[in-house]
Amino acid sequence: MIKSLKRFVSAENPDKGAKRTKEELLESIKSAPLPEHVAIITDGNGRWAKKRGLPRTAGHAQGMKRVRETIRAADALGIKVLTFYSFSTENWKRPQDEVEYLMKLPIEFLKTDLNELIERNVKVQMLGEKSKTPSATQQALLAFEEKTKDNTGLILNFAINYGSRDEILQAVHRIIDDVQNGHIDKEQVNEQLMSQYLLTKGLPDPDLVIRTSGEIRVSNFLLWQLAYSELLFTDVLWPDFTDEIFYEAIEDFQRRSRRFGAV
Ligand SMILES: CCc1cc(N2CCCCCC2)n2ncc(-c3ccc(F)cc3)c2n1
Repeated sequence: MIKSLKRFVSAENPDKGAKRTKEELLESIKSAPLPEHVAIITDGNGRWAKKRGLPRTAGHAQGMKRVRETIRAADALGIKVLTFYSFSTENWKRPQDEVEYLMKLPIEFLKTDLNELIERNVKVQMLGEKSKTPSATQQALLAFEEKTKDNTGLILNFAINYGSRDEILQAVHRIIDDVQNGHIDKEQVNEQLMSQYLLTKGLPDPDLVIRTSGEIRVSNFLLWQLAYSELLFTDVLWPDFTDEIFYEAIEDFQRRSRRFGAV
């Protein structure tokens, strides 16, 4: 029998008993090791808007607010790396007006959030090929990187125009070049070296990958890096994702970690 993948049940689900307060959840997760790196596939924005008879862009706008709040929650917890899958290479196929709206979000975020991120000592990095984004978007992305490059706090990654298979292929091509030009020997090519050729160079692999909206797929996201990650899927749509659900996801991760290695 194929066991259906256990879905994470969020705080919203009454079957999980009395809903705990944010404080109770915080107390619970602070009593065990936190994930060092959390990666989030922020799915469900269009569906959230459709359920309310709103344009899809309203879902992205609300989703942006949840990005802001989740950054604050992760920073307050002391999580070291937080990665958002913001725009995949597949997303270019969406309607032009939606893509244009999405491409303006980093520009908006720069105006509204850069100062706070600097105050929080957050280092913002991009994963993906910035060059395909519009010039104004590129300038915003580069500004985030430049103005936070010396910060030593939370490392905040936005995966934009990112596809994992493309990332892996580009790494393989660069490794082949470096073997052919004598920069490295073929015998040196191992998992550790491969990691150094990926866009996530220097970052720890994600301990916890969260995907919202009920889709149980990783969608070409961090395929190499998530080899040993805990994958957590919740039916909650990203715009409805709350701090409480974030804490419960971390608590679920901590429960699994305690079992890891147990027979
Ligand atoms: C480029 C498309 C896009 C979409 C998007 N969404 C749409 C996807 C899900 C919901 C959140 C809002 N966000 N959210 C933050 C950023 C962002 C990216 C880079 C940066 F430096 C600062 C902010 C973002 N970028």
